[in-house]
Amino acid sequence: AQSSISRAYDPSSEVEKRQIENFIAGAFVPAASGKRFEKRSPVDGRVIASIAEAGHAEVDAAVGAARAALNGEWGRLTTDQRVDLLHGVADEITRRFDDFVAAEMADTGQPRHVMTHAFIPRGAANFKVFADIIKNVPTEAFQMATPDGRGALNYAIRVPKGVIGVVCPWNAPFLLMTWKVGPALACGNTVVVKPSEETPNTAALLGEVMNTVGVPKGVYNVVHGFGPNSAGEFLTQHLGVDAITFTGETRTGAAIMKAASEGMRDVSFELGGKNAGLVFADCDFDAAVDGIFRSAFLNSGQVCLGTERVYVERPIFECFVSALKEKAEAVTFGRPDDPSADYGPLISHEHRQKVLSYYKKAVEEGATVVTGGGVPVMPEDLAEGAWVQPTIWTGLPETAWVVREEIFGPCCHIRPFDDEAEVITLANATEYGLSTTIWTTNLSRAHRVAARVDVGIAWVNSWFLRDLRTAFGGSKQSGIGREGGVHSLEFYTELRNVCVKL
Ligand SMILES: NC(=O)c1ccc[n+]([C@@H]2O[C@H](COP(=O)([O-])OP(=O)(O)OC[C@H]3O[C@@H](n4cnc5c(N)ncnc54)[C@H](O)[C@@H]3O)[C@@H](O)[C@H]2O)c1
Ligand SMILES: N/C(=C/C=C/C=O)C(=O)O
Repeated sequence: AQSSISRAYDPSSEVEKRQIENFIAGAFVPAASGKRFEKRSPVDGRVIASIAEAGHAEVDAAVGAARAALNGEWGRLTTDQRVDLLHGVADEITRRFDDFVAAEMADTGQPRHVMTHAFIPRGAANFKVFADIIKNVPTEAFQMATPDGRGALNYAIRVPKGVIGVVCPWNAPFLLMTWKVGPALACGNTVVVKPSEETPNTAALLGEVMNTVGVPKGVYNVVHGFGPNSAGEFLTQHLGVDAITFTGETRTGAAIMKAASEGMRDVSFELGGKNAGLVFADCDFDAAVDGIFRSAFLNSGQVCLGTERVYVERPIFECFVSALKEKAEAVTFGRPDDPSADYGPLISHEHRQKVLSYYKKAVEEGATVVTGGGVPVMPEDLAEGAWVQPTIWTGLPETAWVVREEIFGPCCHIRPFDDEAEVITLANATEYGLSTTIWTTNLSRAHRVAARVDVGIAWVNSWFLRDLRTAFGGSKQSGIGREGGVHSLEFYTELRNVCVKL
């Protein structure tokens, strides 16, 4: 039988729109103010959920519940006991995999294959990998000589940072939220999560999982709402929050950093990008076309690690543009659950307006529109969705808006280059530094170029291939800090050195 979640999002169902409440101290609670906001389906514009908008009272209660859990049962658990609970969370996410897929498809409108192959499996993985890391990573110790000859022993212990504020974006909601909550809880912290107003569902569903598994109440809390003058700002300004981890736009990061400076709270930021794809003439051509297609158009281009600037070595430029055009024009728009469809809408009409404004700007700046540039003709029942065409431009200078600004849609600009030094200069000419994808069969060149592109993550003959033990984060205006593997421990714990005179 369909679960309540998937029934709620089955377009044919008569189920009333879902009521989504805040999750505080293990209970689903509305806002005391009675304030609520609506979530519309990106696919057809239907109202599919009514969400409680947390005010100061709810944020205060959530931070208080997190503190109480730290000082209570959760804070007293051994590492092994915590690890067992987190593996239990991962197993319950896996057991309810279809519910998480249904919830995220409803929120984002993205096709089932994007959920089942790219995003939802990472939910369980993000808990498992950090549960195992915290259990197996040693800390340091030093023996030191002392004048009296008896020496001293120094050793480090890791202690949780405390209550962590987790502020999340809408593009891969469950993946990105659990990418923070997993290590935070593994390290013994408690969390208050503020999901994006566009994608509240999977964060609420994880609350059900926490209760089912028996994670102590108050360890995991969720407050819904917006940014400025709403739950996001109330959370980051709350001095009961010991550190803030944020994923979102660079300018939002700047606002949160200002809030974090009150009380000198640490921040971990994963921000915007304007990532370059570098395609050399000696690449595996078909693999490069597939790789750049995925990196430019997966999730309707709403991936921070995605490629919006493509540089192709001149000898293969024309045939590469043609091959990418062919793939972009072969997508089939439709509902997430429609097996004949493989392409979804943008997250909202507001975001579509932003993307279409860049489509218009590109033409004003003289771009050649190789394909796309507008809105696809959709059947009547989907006409109210936030659909846009995958778009490819050529012919613009590097100073053009669409070559410089993060658009966060299914679009990219392609230009030719003539040598390695030129393309590295082109790739680095941006204030961002998140990721790059390099396509070449020349091994020496692959290593040489990857080391010179100023980003946090460089993929060679691949894209979005993720080993969760590796350092993840952006350079320049794409982020502050690194998470992933042991690097997450540096943010989610404080290292305390103990020096013992022998
Ligand atoms: N570097 C990465 O790993 C990564 C991953 C995914 C997305 N992103 C970036 O996220 C952006 C898209 O996501 P988005 O549109 O949700 O970003 P956004 O910055 O608009 O919002 C992100 C979150 O911050 C909240 N928020 C907004 N203003 C706030 C404020 N003043 N105080 C506290 N919270 C506030 C929002 O409600 C939302 O929950 C893109 O720029 C993308 O590059 C980066
Ligand atoms: N932090 C990560 C980013 C994913 C971005 C997807 O849009 C990850 O893969 O861990």
